[in-house]
Amino acid sequence: MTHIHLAIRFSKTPTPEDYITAITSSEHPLLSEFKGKQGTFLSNATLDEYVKAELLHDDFTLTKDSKRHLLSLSSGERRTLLFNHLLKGNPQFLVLVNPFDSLDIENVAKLKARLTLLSKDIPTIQFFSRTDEIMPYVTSHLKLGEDIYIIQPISEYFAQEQNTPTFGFNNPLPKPISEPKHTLPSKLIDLKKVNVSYNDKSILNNITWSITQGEFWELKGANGTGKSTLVTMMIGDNPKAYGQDVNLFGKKRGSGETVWDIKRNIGYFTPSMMHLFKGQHSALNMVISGLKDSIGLYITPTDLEVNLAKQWLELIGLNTITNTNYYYLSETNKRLILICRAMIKHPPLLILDEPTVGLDDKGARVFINLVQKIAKESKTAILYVSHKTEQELKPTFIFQLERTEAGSIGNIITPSS
Ligand SMILES: Nc1ncnc2c1ncn2[C@@H]1O[C@H](COP(=O)(O)OP(=O)(O)OP(=O)(O)O)[C@@H](O)[C@H]1O
Repeated sequence: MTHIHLAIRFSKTPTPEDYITAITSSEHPLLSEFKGKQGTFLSNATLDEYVKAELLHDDFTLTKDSKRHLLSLSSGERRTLLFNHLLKGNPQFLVLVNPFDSLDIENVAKLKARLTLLSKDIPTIQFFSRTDEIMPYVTSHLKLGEDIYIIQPISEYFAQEQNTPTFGFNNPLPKPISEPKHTLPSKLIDLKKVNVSYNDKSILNNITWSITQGEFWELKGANGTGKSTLVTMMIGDNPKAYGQDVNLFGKKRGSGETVWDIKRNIGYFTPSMMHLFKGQHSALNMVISGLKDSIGLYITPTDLEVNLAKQWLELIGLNTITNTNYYYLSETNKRLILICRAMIKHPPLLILDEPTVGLDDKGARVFINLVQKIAKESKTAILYVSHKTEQELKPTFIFQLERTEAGSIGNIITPSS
């Protein structure tokens, strides 16, 4: 029997759960395979529940065989354990919510192979943000129109998507209020023969890497090769940097500098920090707060600061919503604003950690275009960390972590443009 396999664009409202409730009670003939059936969710939310159960109730359902805590495992390992566990329950259909987020190429390939096999046995519903992640076996696209479901062949959906225009950035990048004082050395980050191990297991092996002012780097590597470990060393958050040849912005780590001495040189964005910004702040104030290094704005800004923030909002096409509450903006607009917030001071270094995870195609394209513009028009060095190959991203150098028995080694690649 051939099953129906649906793709649905991921959204926060209606949530995947809302969709599933509606689909399993729908009378639509194309959805009859789901009627009254029980599905199971492969999603980050499900994984979070198991992490919570481990931390709060010592419930080691997923990790009882691996003898390690879920949080100490790489994203790939966690996802595999969850998948194996869910399948033991013989679900009647499978719900996949952005199943490839944060997985490296090898783990994506493994999961795709398993899903393809499984699709022969049970129907699936895949919630996706990126069109190129829709599984080839998917037959139909479903979206919510006004009070009705619109189900179309997936080929029709792909054809529509190809014709979606992308927002372009026409204005030049706003300049900083004052030119940055160049008391910094040309090598902002300078690591020599850095080694890190956890519980006697070597993670980083003799890493030598420097990031010079204005350079554009991408940091790549499979799950668990030590990308986050390296980034936390650079932002002053990893005590493993002490006693090693780690120089950050001209100061050897452990020479009496504070974490703030390091952080004030860095603009940082990763999607997981978005939960920090829950207060009632306008879009404009969010951007201005980047000048004050605060979350939200608590002191009256000068006219110069307000004007500068408006220029940034104009750049990203949001000058009409300066007073709108940041909290209610779309995911893409929130991220663009956080980049403006990080960049308004033109920091020496901008670190973007998996920044497009959770964005849809259009949002990711706009985001990458903005990163490219910053690389071209500012003196800020960029470090972009990601698994996902973004076609439009054109770093000057790639630092590739390669796993070996003795920990990951680093190779520098210069992509041919
Ligand atoms: N505090 C810690 N204690 C024990 N092990 C750790 C700790 N932090 C990281 N590790 C281990 O170090 C290895 C590298 O982890 P890290 O998070 O740096 O990798 P990554 O390349 O960022 O992985 P991913 O792509 O999955 O996010 C992993 O095997 C991880 O389990």
